[in-house]
Amino acid sequence: MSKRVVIFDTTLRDGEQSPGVSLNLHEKLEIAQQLARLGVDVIEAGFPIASPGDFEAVKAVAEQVRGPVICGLARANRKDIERAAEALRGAEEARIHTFIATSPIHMKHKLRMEPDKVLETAVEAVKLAKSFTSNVEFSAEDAFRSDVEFLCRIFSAAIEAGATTINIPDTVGYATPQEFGAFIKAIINGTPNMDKAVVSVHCHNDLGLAVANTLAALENGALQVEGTINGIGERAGNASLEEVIMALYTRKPVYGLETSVNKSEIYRTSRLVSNLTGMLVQPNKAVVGKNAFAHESGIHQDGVLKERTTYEIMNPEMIGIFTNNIVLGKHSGRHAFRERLKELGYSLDDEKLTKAFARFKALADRKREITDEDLVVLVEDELRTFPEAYSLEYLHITSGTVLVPTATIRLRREEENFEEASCGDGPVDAAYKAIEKITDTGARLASYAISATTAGEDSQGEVSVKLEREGRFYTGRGVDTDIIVASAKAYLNAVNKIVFDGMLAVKPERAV
Ligand SMILES: CC(=O)SCCNC(=O)CCNC(=O)[C@H](O)C(C)(C)COP(=O)(O)OP(=O)(O)OC[C@H]1O[C@@H](n2cnc3c(N)ncnc32)[C@H](O)[C@@H]1OP(=O)(O)O
Ligand SMILES: CC(C)C(=O)C(=O)O
Ligand SMILES: [Mg+2]
Repeated sequence: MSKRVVIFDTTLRDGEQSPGVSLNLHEKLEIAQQLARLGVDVIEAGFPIASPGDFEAVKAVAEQVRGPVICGLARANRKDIERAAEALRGAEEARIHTFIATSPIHMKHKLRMEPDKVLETAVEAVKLAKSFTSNVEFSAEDAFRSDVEFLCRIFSAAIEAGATTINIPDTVGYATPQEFGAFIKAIINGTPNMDKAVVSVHCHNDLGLAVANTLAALENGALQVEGTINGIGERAGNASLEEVIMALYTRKPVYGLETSVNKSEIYRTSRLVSNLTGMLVQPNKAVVGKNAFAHESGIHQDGVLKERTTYEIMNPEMIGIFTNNIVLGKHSGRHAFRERLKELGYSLDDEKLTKAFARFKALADRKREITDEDLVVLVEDELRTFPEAYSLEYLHITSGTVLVPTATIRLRREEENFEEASCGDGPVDAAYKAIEKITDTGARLASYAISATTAGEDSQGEVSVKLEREGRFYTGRGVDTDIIVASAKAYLNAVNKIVFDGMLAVKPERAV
């Protein structure tokens, strides 16, 4: 019988460490609920000591998400561990993940501790964590650049102290697959009581080898994989979970391992994480990229039309990417709409369906054909229960080669309309300045990215922005066939998050 690999998702912790990403409580909960539907075994929901916001988010995930084990990260010290335990109190099953660095470079320069002190600190931390929950993970940060003999000693002591999972990270993404496989084997063989714990790996992608290293570790005895959706994370990111999961499934005879992930939720999870973090997925990304199942050249198209498996090693439907066999457009009715959504995995109640259908019709008036991707964008927007303080009522732009770009914008908040006009360096800048005049967030536009959700000249533009206000980042996303409108919606989406955070409780004074 195949062994089962534990899937440990750290999108909400290491993934959130991606520069510029900051998820609020509501967004973390939404991702965590989706990860539960995906069927990951463990959700690392955050680092509770890091901030009151992270504490509250871990607490909310622990209290509200059922199915996976909920985990919180803690340095090897009393304060971190107690804070993690407090945040995790409401979980069905809680895991405390405590860590300390073990490489000479980290121990000497960062921790300024002798190895024996590091070992003693690790043991104390595991014991303390164990007093709160039976499920304790210990990680040796920068393990790959650590001495194997020292690692075996510290792991053995951590297991003795109660650790049930031993995590071996390649924190800086330095390993190569062959080396990493041999390294894992050496540690397992050199730690006498390792059979009492699950061996886990946590690989970073600095050399683009995180998934390859993870798979090499699994071939050598590891049985827990840590990674993130879309591979987001610190620097170049973490091992991409969807790639590991699909590699194990597609090449099962090679690995002989199973996961209990519900693969049909992979694509939806990827979209949600991309939308909420504002980190776009590169088109050629394996498994979930826009081009992962697209065929451009004639010989390939011919082959796929005759037999899909000539050029596809995975079935896109299995991971929730559906090919479009019913063409939806402005003449389609509710039945076809509902049916298509069902095929895409969405079942909306009547009220949400009515709203989504109205938006679909409005879009169909502007766009000849509505693709599955358009529908996913539309429905995800509808399912999101994020309260909208401001909504866009009206946008008028004048722009051109000889005109100063000018925007007039009208926003609605609590039954009142607010209108302003502004000039700018371009139409988007003008629109943003007009929105700022009304909302007065004082935020800085930290990043702006635009992409087309689908191919074709009537494709929808998808805009992601990041606003920075008092050191916090707020992501926003907007989709529309008009890219200036999409840009305004994205900006407003981020503004609404600032309002949701309680940062802008006061309404503007001058209504029209
Ligand atoms: C590999 C990883 O991904 S590890 C996780 C990284 N994630 C993060 O750091 C995000 C959240 N971090 C934070 O919010 C902050 O860094 C905090 C709240 C954790 C700590 O903030 P501060 O107390 O201001 O400390 P700061 O971050 O500047 O320095 C880290 C301190 O922790 C110590 N430390 C680092 N790792 C550990 C550890 N595993 N166990 C014990 N102490 C540690 C450092 O030596 C340093 O101690 P010093 O102040 O005595 O020199
Ligand atoms: C906290 C640990 C597991 C980590 O993220 C790393 O070493 O990369
Ligand atoms: Mg990491």
